[in-house]
Amino acid sequence: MNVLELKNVTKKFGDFIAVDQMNLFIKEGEIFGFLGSNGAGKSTTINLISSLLRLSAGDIYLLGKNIAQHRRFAKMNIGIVPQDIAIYEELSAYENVRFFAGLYGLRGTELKKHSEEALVFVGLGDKMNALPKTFSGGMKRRLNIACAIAHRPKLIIMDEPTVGIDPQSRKYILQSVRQLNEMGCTIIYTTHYMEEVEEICSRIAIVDHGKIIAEGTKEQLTNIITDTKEVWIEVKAIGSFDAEVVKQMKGVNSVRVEEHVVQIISQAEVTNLHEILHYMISQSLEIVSLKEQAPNLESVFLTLTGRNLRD
Ligand SMILES: Nc1ncnc2c1ncn2[C@@H]1O[C@H](COP(=O)(O)OP(=O)(O)OP(=O)(O)O)[C@@H](O)[C@H]1O
Repeated sequence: MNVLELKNVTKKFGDFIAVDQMNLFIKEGEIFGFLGSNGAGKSTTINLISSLLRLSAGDIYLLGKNIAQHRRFAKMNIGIVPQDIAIYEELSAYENVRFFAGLYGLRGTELKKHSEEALVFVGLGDKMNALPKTFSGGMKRRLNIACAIAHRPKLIIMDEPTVGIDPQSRKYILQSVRQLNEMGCTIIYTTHYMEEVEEICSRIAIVDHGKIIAEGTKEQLTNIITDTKEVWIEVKAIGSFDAEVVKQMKGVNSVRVEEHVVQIISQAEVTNLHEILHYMISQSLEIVSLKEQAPNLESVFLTLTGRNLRD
């Protein structure tokens, strides 16, 4: 069954088209990755699904029901973890969860019980009465998640929940996503961290300029670029290396430099390594190591859009 379906979803801000006739379906039990660089249209799409923004055109169906006509149903069955932490610093952790769960429609003993359980789930069971202003960034993020899941929604949408937090909290959050999924929740996980998508998502959509430019499992997406090869050359110092020179060489699709590593994606059938190394040596670069890298989602994104995910 499709938990969510987007049909020709479009959002314009004035003349600017932020989401452009997007079609998408998400099946029950999926952890669906929504991958795109800054400004791709991820948050706008989420705000449309959560009815925070009004559609310019198209329809959104949650569990088969059009959300424009079933607002209360949609509210009770979707939990949103927003990109910017939305909690009240002056209310205790428990009061925060209770407040949001109440907005989502929970009442009475269920409200109390589920709010407490959500806090235990995110590892804040011993901080129920503490004020979030005493929390670390990672703890606030976890509280943010508790606020979105206490009403036990069928669909949980997380908008870049790991931005700017410590590695330990990040690990905890990714683990919670998996656990929520095992408990029966369908999850949409938006991020511009390719590693996270590769780690937890069963299916992925790559979004660019408000459109889905590719969609599938990680394997299906990397298969798009079987006609390319990727070489990583580590140098001692990048010195006078000019990526533009290498970009002009035969068969080269893209060149990216990150600290001491030059990453080159080329057409698989073209032999150009000799020419590339010759240029590097002519620039007196000391080559430390060289390896061929299997294509990953980052290379797919780079090949399809001509840009890095985090540019
Ligand atoms: N209220 C608005 N008015 C005008 N333009 C907007 C508005 N909200 C978003 N945009 C524009 O729409 C585009 C998509 O933005 P959106 O926030 O959806 O991107 P995103 O993929 O979530 O990126 P990020 O990772 O930076 O959050 C951007 O160019 C943004 O500037």
